[in-house]
Amino acid sequence: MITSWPAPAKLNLFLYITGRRADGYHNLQTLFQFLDYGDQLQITPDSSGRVTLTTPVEGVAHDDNLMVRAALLLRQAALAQRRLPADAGAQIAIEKRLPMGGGLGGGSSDAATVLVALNHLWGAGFSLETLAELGIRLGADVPVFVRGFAAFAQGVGEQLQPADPAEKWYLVAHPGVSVPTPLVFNDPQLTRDTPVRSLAALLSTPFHNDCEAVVRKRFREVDELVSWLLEYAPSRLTGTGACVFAEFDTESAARQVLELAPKWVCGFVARGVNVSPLHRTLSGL
Ligand SMILES: C[C@](O)(CO)[C@H](O)COP(=O)(O)OP(=O)(O)OC[C@H]1O[C@@H](n2ccc(N)nc2=O)[C@H](O)[C@@H]1O
Ligand SMILES: Nc1ncnc2c1ncn2[C@@H]1O[C@H](COP(=O)(O)OP(=O)(O)OP(=O)(O)O)[C@@H](O)[C@H]1O
Repeated sequence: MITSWPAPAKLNLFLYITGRRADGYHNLQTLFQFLDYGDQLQITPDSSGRVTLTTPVEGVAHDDNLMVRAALLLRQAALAQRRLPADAGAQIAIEKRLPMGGGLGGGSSDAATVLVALNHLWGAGFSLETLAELGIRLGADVPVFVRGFAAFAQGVGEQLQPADPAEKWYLVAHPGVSVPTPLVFNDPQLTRDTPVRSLAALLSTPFHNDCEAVVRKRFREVDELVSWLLEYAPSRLTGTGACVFAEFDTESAARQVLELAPKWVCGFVARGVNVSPLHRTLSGL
């Protein structure tokens, strides 16, 4: 039985904010692609009737952890439909590689991996569509990780349309500061009136992230990192930051620039992939 499951990172190859809803959330048009790099989860089903995270994630209480919340949500939905015995439980351990609050979707990806893996291990039999509907309750980015295909997303990220962007190599760099997502979405200077465009129109326009200007203005470290990377390659913010990515045609070109990175920059090189490593694992079972 496979017990090790990938929870890949995502990049927002472009991100436009097209409006603000009555509930305060923002409507987006964004292009998601996965990276062949991320966290790794060990998931062992058992008959304890409990869900336990055996490797604490620093700064996140056990019961608040999105992995625990995802497992309990799935358990509750499956018990309600008599798809699981009452004593179904699981132990989860994580090897955390993705920086928290980095714009790489780590917490959402961890949650999605728990939903997909436990659905399989428990034999609950929910479709990916149903798991994505459960996942949106945990975070706007969970559905794209559950569905597992690179996607053009609209709404708050839940309306997904498969997409096939070029699978480039990326240098992903963290400037050592964390950028709280609500701070960006509450910034009065945030561009939130970009016109809604078709995917074809967006693909034929240079990619851009509407959050980048306010994040660069508020966080000097992000500003310096983008300026530095732009000397070598097209570079942008992912999500609401703090991570920035630069795109290359080859792995070696990306690695050469990483070697030149200033000491305060933490980075890695990874390939963009249009099928999630999680779903590759699942289809190989
Ligand atoms: C911007 C993206 O990174 C794009 O991938 C994500 O949609 C953000 O997803 P996330 O970090 O999981 O954020 P959430 O935990 O869902 O939301 C955090 C806060 O950001 C704001 N928020 C988030 C998403 C969105 N479409 N509009 C918003 O205004 C809301 O104030 C919300 O309370
Ligand atoms: N398993 C988890 N891993 C990381 N963060 C978690 C987890 N569970 C809960 N969280 C909480 O979620 C917050 C956001 O973490 P995450 O790494 O998903 O941010 P992000 O990469 O900025 O996501 P996004 O790109 O969706 O904005 C963390 O600061 C943390 O408090």
